Amino acid sequence: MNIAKVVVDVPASQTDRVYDYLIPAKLMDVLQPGMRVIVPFGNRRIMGFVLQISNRTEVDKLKEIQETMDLLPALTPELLDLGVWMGEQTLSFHITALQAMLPQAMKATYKKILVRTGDIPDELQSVFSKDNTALFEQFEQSGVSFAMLQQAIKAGQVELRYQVNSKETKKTVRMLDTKQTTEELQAELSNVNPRAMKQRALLEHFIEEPGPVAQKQLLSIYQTTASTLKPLLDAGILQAYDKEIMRDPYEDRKIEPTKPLELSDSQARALQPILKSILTEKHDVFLLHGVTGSGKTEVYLQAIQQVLDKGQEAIVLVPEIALTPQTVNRFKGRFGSDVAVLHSALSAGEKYDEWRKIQRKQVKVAVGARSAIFAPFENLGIIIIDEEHETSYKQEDHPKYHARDIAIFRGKYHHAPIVLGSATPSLESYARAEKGVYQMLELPERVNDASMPDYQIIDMRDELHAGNRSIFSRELLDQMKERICKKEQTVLFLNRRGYSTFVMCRDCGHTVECPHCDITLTYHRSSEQLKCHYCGYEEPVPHFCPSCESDTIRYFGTGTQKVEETLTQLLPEARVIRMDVDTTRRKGSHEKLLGAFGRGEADILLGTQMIAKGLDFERVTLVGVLAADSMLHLPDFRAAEKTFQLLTQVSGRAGRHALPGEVIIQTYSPEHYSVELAASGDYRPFFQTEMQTRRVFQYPPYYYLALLTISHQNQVKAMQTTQTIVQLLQKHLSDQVRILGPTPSPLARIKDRYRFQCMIKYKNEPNLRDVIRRILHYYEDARKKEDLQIHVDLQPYSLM
Ligand SMILES: Nc1ncnc2c1ncn2[C@@H]1O[C@H](COP(=O)(O)OP(=O)(O)OP(=O)(O)O)[C@@H](O)[C@H]1O
Ligand SMILES: [Zn+2]
Ligand SMILES: [Zn+2]
Repeated sequence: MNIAKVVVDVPASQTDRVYDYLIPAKLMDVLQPGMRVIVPFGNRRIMGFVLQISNRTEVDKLKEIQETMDLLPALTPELLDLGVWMGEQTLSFHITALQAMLPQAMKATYKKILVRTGDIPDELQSVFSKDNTALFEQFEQSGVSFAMLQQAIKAGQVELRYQVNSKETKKTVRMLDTKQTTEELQAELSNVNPRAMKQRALLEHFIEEPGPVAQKQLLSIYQTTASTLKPLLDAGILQAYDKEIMRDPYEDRKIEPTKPLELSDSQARALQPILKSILTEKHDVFLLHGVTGSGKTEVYLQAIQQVLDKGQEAIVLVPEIALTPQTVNRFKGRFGSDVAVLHSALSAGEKYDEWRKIQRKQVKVAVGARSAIFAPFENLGIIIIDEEHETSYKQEDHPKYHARDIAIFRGKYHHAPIVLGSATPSLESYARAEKGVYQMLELPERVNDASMPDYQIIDMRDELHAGNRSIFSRELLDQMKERICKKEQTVLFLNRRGYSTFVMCRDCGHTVECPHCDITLTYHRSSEQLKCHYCGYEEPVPHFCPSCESDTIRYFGTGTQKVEETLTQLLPEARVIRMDVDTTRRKGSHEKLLGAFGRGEADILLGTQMIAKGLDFERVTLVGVLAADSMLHLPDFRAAEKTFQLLTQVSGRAGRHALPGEVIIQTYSPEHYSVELAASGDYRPFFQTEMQTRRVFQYPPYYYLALLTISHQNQVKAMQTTQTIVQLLQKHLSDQVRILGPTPSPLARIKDRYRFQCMIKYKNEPNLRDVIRRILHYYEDARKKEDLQIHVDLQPYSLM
């Protein structure tokens, strides 16, 4: 068994295959599938993943693996299988799929460092310096065998760390220990001056309680300072060293432990079938459809408890913006230090630490955003996807996977159930549940008899006719005033997706566009600049219209800053907390703002998408939605679905506890069914209406979509290539398929590249991936030499 099958880190179609390498003697019996190695490739050294160890090869002269990057597999056998499947499903290179499963810190350039964490065999001692660390090169030069090091790593005596850069320095604590026996220490004690009480106390500590102790802790127990220690260290009786500790970003926070709540009848009914699948190890997919505030989280928690009791592990996915401290605390409160949290706000080093806790089986539950679906557990008992309708579960870069599909792959592998939870399921999932592909579980009412909030739709055109030009309707303003009097709270939601502040000339209607992209520039008040959100171009705000030279150039649209200003003019007594990208940029600020709101330090929480989810505050009795319809006009067949979901989710923040809630929706399209039906709070009528539209226009879930986007600096070239691709598709796909295009993309130019697209609608087309793969292959040269770009998205969520 001296041949390794390796996937190399050269993402290109010619190299998208497995290469054979010879395993050198030093790595024999050390290398395992899932480890990363450095191999010679052409005249370079590159990284690769070992897929398999074998004794067979078809190649005569093999090159040797040069080094190993891991001593424990970075990917489990399951994840290696998943890599193959994901590469095929998403049409991405095998190497890209494998890389996607690892934390960022393992992909970056790094230094490999060994850290001593326990007693190690004598042969290894020489490798480490006094501070218990060693560069990996030091080990390689020492002549000690890899097998011995691997043993020590497996036994937890040594850790292999990747030091990303100087900013990611390890966190250490100073430890004290002694090499002397109790008897020897007793002898030393008799030598110490009887009046040096504190010194004696420290020595006595090591006599009574042998073993290492943190210096800080020891000094505080005996109420003394480092100067007392110094003579003991100088005399070599005690030794000090730095021990690396895992960074736990949540460690400073006090989290109240919670106990399982007594379930309501419907919660108990929903939990039952999940528990059954866990016990019988059956891969079922459940759709938990529960209205906002119906207690879905408690159902998750109790299902996870069962999984842990069985000695298994759990993954919980939560959309990035809902991964608030409140959410995390609910899991940490129940399962304490068994929980790892994978959050994009963590530094690369912190994320890597959390990942390693999973790899080493120090935790049993992983809570995180999309990529947490790759948590390297080996005994999964359940996967939960909360807010399953969220489009952020689809990755927009390669590999363009959907976390739901990955969950189902892993659930099958582990014979574990999947729970998809939402108050507003995606049409796809709800349709599958109706057909019985998924099992439907329903929580139709809120817990504790709390009622759903009352809704009012305000037609903003009426306000305009009545002479109110403000962003606030009279009703909303009155209601906010009332809340301030009653010491209750308001959440104000500004829907900004597809709605931005731009500059327009009142005389001629001219808007300022990006010179490189076909999109209007966005006005940034803080810097008085106009910026392009696609390419980063910026320019100062003009004082005169570039087209007609009039000075009536004004900015339009409504940003949170503008709303806040208006609010302080109209309601000077209101204390407002604004949450948007600007006020939450600093680490921890998100948490601070929400904390302040929770403590009642403000009357109004004003924010964008980031306040739509996961908030559960007792005194919030009013939710106001500004610009409810701003997404409806986007060129996206999911616009109505997204509007309905967002309105329902935001509204769900009101009246979740004893106090009844009220929701005011301001809109220019009060008659649109997504607005009307969100106000009725009923999912089913919306589902039925929307399904009809999807059937008529042949969209998911009736049809699958594939979107090809072709771009080039030359408009004609981009158009002609798309035309040729459409012809190739027509020729090679069955006549069941509908091919639309070529058409210019809704965003017809980005960064000076012209963009065309073609859309494929199909029901069952087994050949599709193969045909597209061949087309990509055909254009490989042009893509490299002529800078042609072809993007394929087999389950598009963004059609721009
Ligand atoms: N069985 C129960 N008994 C008492 N309180 C409960 C019970 N189940 C849940 N709760 C409480 O009800 C509130 C709402 O529950 P939760 O946040 O889980 O709802 P949800 O369904 O996730 O809502 P959303 O979709 O809006 O996030 C929480 O404060 C929770 O602690
Ligand atoms: Zn631009
Ligand atoms: Zn003008």
